[in-house]
Amino acid sequence: MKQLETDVAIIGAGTAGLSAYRAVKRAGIRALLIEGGPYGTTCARVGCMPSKLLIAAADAAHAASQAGGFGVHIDGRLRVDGVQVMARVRSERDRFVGFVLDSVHGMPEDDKLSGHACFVSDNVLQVDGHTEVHAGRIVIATGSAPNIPDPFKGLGERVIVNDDVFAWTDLPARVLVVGTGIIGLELGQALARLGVRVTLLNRSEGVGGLRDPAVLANARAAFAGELDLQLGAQVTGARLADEAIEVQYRDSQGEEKTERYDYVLAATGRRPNVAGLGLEKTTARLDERGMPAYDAATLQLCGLPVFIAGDVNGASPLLHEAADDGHIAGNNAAAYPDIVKARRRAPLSIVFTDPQLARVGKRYDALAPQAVVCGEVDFANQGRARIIRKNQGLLRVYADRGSGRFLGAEMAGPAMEHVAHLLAWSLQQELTVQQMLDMPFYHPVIEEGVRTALRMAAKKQMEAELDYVRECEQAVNSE
Ligand SMILES: Cc1cc2nc3c(=O)[nH]c(=O)nc-3n(C[C@H](O)[C@H](O)[C@H](O)COP(=O)(O)OP(=O)(O)OC[C@H]3O[C@@H](n4cnc5c(N)ncnc54)[C@H](O)[C@@H]3O)c2cc1C
Ligand SMILES: NC(=O)c1ccc[n+]([C@@H]2O[C@H](COP(=O)([O-])OP(=O)(O)OC[C@H]3O[C@@H](n4cnc5c(N)ncnc54)[C@H](O)[C@@H]3O)[C@@H](O)[C@H]2O)c1
Repeated sequence: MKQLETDVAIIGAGTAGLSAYRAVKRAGIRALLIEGGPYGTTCARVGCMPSKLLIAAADAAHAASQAGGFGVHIDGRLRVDGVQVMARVRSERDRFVGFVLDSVHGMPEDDKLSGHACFVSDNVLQVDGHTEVHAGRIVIATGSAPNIPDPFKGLGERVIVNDDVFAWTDLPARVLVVGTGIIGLELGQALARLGVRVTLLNRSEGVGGLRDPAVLANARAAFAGELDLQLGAQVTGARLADEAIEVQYRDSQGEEKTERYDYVLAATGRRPNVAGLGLEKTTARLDERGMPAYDAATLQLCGLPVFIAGDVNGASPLLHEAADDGHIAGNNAAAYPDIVKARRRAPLSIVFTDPQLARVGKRYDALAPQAVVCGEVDFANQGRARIIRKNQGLLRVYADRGSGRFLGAEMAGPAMEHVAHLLAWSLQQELTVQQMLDMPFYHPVIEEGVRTALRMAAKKQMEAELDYVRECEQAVNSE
């Protein structure tokens, strides 16, 4: 077996792995990047980019179908050409992948190794049975993989995941999307708007990862008004039947249904890629799912010269977090044992549906209700939202009852990708709602809705402060 030696070995050439590689190289030491699959990253090949390309096509179809509401009529039939839609998705996607491939091709050949890596010990990896790598430090950046729910296992090509959608050369007629989390909702709505008959099924009442019950109810109503949304439903059986897949499920009313689809798209969450990594051969502490214990601030596996970055650590499976993780893990691996705790950015996540969904800061269910004041705006009557006929959604902001400091927000509505950024930047700057209100607001814009919500939170915070002063006065007077 071939023997190689390096300062830092990185397993996985996705966003986190590439970012770790660059950090190690900047430190001026040897790095070896090991990739078991195709280069190009999940984000560019089968994730963020192709999904947003499909959604962009769906947005165009939807805008055209809704133009009548402005008195603008498209005479004749609106036609979606599935072959052209998928051709653009794939060719633009390939362009994005091309940029990643260019950067990988630009790396010295000795820095790259193809094959599946697995641990032999804390410092030794075996790659596909052909090479043994001895590394001073190791960064695990192996990403995540989709779950396939039990009833659909072993049913072959009719059960697909996100990767398969972006390989299509045409749009199918009927698709069951299982899971109304982020992937299911984004892809399911896009396919439906492109003319595919889509059923979206979820075992719980959740949509898009929302946690605030008011925002969730609002978003649920918006999606239920447009899509065949089966929430609280249970798949009871599935079988292949003449070029189709037949699925039985029980809906939320207890009614048994049997439907045929061309494909079932499994969008029921993703699991960190730790299985098959041989972590049990290291001294890492593993939980019952095989996940190693690690320090979230340094990304170091407890006590080992091993770091874990990106989707595989299961903390926040988003692109910008994977890139930051790679940077932190790469720097710490290079500097080991002089590692540092990293400062993280304000939490931010966005779902590219219509209405768009977003979350900023701590999750709603992680806030202490008695320590928080909320403000909100309903976009049904918000000026700019009505002008553009996107007047659907609810934004809720949270602030600390004592100090008025902005804590976060959850939202469904138009242009939330931009609003969420403004709010995340405010959170990271540690602004109070009053300081946020002191910023300029143009007219007429969606941000005026944000101001409405902030004003409500500021008013409630002021009232809470007055209540507190009154209580103090009463306490002093009664002494
Ligand atoms: C459909 C979809 C849409 C998404 N949209 C967005 C979005 O809009 N915005 C956003 O922020 N995030 C989005 N994400 C999430 C984002 O794509 C991920 O968070 C990010 O790509 C994770 O990067 P990573 O480096 O951790 O993993 P990856 O890019 O998956 O890299 C892991 C690499 O490790 C390799 N590997 C695995 N095991 C081994 C091994 N044993 N040996 C060698 N190599 C190995 C794999 O082949 C892979 O190349 C989306 C994800 C999906 C699936
Ligand atoms: N816009 C973005 O940033 C973006 C886009 C896509 C994906 N992502 C990332 O990818 C991750 C994975 O997305 P996802 O949508 O697969 O997972 P998810 O965790 O967001 O949603 C999974 C959904 O499937 C449901 N579910 C689970 N098992 C089920 C079963 N057996 N039957 C029916 N329903 C079931 C869950 O209740 C949940 O609603 C996200 O957490 C996110 O980090 C991000």
